[in-house]
Amino acid sequence: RSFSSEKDIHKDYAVPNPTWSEDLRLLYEQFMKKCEDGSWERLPSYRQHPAGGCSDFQARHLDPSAMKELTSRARLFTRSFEDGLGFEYVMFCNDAEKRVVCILQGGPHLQGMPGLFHGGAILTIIDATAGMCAKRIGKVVLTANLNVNFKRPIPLCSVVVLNAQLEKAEGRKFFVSCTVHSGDGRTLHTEAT
Ligand SMILES: CCCCCCCCCCCCCCCCCC(=O)SCCNC(=O)CCNC(=O)[C@H](O)C(C)(C)COP(=O)(O)OP(=O)(O)OC[C@H]1O[C@@H](n2cnc3c(N)ncnc32)[C@H](O)[C@@H]1OP(=O)(O)O
Repeated sequence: RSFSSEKDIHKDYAVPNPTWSEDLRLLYEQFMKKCEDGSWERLPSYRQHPAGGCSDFQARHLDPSAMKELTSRARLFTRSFEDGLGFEYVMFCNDAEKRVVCILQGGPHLQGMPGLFHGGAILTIIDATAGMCAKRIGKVVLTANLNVNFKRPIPLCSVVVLNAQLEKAEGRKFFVSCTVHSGDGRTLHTEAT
């Protein structure tokens, strides 16, 4: 299968696929129910996001001649794995509460210590979720600072729930907290700001 076909680029990946576990499906259905009254919204997710909305930003930071070539080959890091091997996730936002929730199943190619989720992979999905929470308000956002406490290891291929909450906005700075709990909510694995 061609990994970078046109079809893949325009496909919304934030929907169930056959690699999803029962636990991830159940959480997905729970959040889709919450979307029915409009308080929550499922956020679609693509391998290649359109540059629109951040072209000024790109022009300031990137060499224009390199940009065109790069843009066609670029993939969103969290969507650059084959189905089931990397990050299987969906984000939901509640703009009134300034929250973003991410339900995630971390695949076997995210291993760090044997049988466990890689710390850098955990940070990646925290950054993406907290970043999305800020982006709901700030449009173009960059992470300036990321603090993390790894409290309990995350078993590889298990399902976790990330909760990002905007704590305060100060001018152009956004302060976001983020927790990672096990799918059943019993274990706090990671907390970050
Ligand atoms: C995106 C557009 C939409 C298009 C669609 C795309 C869709 C994409 C898919 C969804 C993605 C979702 C989001 C992903 C999020 C990932 C974000 C990253 O990893 S990004 C990759 C990783 N990140 C990067 O590569 C970012 C690299 N860093 C930078 O570019 C710059 O350092 C900066 C922009 C962060 C700040 O620069 P500058 O504006 O010149 O800063 P100043 O000196 O003027 O200070 C301003 C204020 O900030 C304070 N402050 C500053 N630093 C820190 C700090 N570390 N700690 C604490 N505070 C800090 C400072 O004290 C001051 O406060 P005050 O006095 O006003 O109170």
